[in-house]
Amino acid sequence: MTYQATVWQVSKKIEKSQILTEVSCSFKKDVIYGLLGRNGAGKTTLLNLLSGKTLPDTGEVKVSNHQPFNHSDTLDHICFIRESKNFKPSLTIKTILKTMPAFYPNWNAEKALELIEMFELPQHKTVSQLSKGMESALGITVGIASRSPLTIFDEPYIGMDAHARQQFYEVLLEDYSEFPRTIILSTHLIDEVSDLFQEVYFMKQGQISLHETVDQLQERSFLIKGPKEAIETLAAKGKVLDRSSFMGDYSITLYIEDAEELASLYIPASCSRQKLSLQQLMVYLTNHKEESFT
Ligand SMILES: Nc1ncnc2c1ncn2[C@@H]1O[C@H](COP(=O)(O)OP(=O)(O)OP(=O)(O)O)[C@@H](O)[C@H]1O
Repeated sequence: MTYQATVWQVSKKIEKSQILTEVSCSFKKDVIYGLLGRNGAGKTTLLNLLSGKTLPDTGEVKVSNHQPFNHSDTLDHICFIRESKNFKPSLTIKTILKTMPAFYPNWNAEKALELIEMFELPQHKTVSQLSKGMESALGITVGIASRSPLTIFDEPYIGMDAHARQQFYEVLLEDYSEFPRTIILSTHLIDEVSDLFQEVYFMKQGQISLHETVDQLQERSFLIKGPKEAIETLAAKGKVLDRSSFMGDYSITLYIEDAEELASLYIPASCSRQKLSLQQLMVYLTNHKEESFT
C-alpha cells in the first residue's frame, strides 16, 4: 500500500490544553478522504500538522516520506486551503495567479483560468475587495489548479451559495478523475459531498473515533424499526448508536462491525430496515450516548 501521508501516535497541546491525543491515521495515494467531526474535535489542528504548519509534541507526521515542517521539497507536494485567510488581502487575483507556479510545481494555469471564469471572479480586484463567497471560490480555484499530490480543503466554501458549492464538487471530481491525487476534505455539509468520499475519518475530542470506507460504513449501519422485543434482540448484535421510542414504535441505529454477525443478520418481517445517510451516521458516531427505552 502506498501512503501519501501518515500520522503516527501524534499528540498536540495548545496553550496547555490537550488538543490531539495519540492520533494515528494514514492517507493512501490518490484517495479522497472526508475528515468529519463536531466543532472543536481537532480537525484543523490535525490538518495544520499534515500541512507542516506546526510540529507535533510527540509522534510523527510524514508526507511523501518526510516530516513536512520546514521541509521545502515536501511542502511543494502540499496545498492547504483553509476556510479563510489563504491570501494576502492587498493582492489582486491576477497577481496571486501569477505567483502560484512558484509554490506548486504541478500548477495548471489553464485550469485556474477556467475556474476563475466559471466562478466569475474579477481578476483586477484585490482579495480585500472580494465577497466571502468569491474569496472561497478563489481558494478552491487554487486548491484544484495546484494539482498537489496532497490537497487539503478545510471547510473551503464559507459564503459560497449552493450552486457554487455544487460546481466545486463537480469540478473537483472531474479534475481528480483526470489527475488523481490524495484529497482530504473537512466539512460539516456532509450529505452534499458524501458521494465524493472514498474513505472517512471521524474525529471526536482530539482522537480518531472511526475510520472506514464509505461503502463499508453504509453496509454496517442500519436504522431498524419494529416491536420492542425484536428490536432488543437485534440490539445485541452490534453497537447501538441511538435508540428512540414513540407511541409504541421502537427504533435503533445499529452499527455491526463483526463480519460474521453482519453476514448472519436476520431482520424479522415485523421490523423495517433503512439506510442511513453519512450525515446521520456522523451525528450518532460523534455523539455516542446509549439510552434505554422508557
Ligand atoms: N490557537 C489556539 N489557541 C487555543 N486553543 C486552540 C487554538 N487552536 C485550536 N484550539 C482549540 O483546539 C480544539 C480543536 O480545534 P480545531 O480547530 O482543531 O477543531 P475543529 O475540529 O477543526 O473544529 P471546527 O469544526 O469548529 O473548525 C478546540 O478546543 C480549540 O478551541
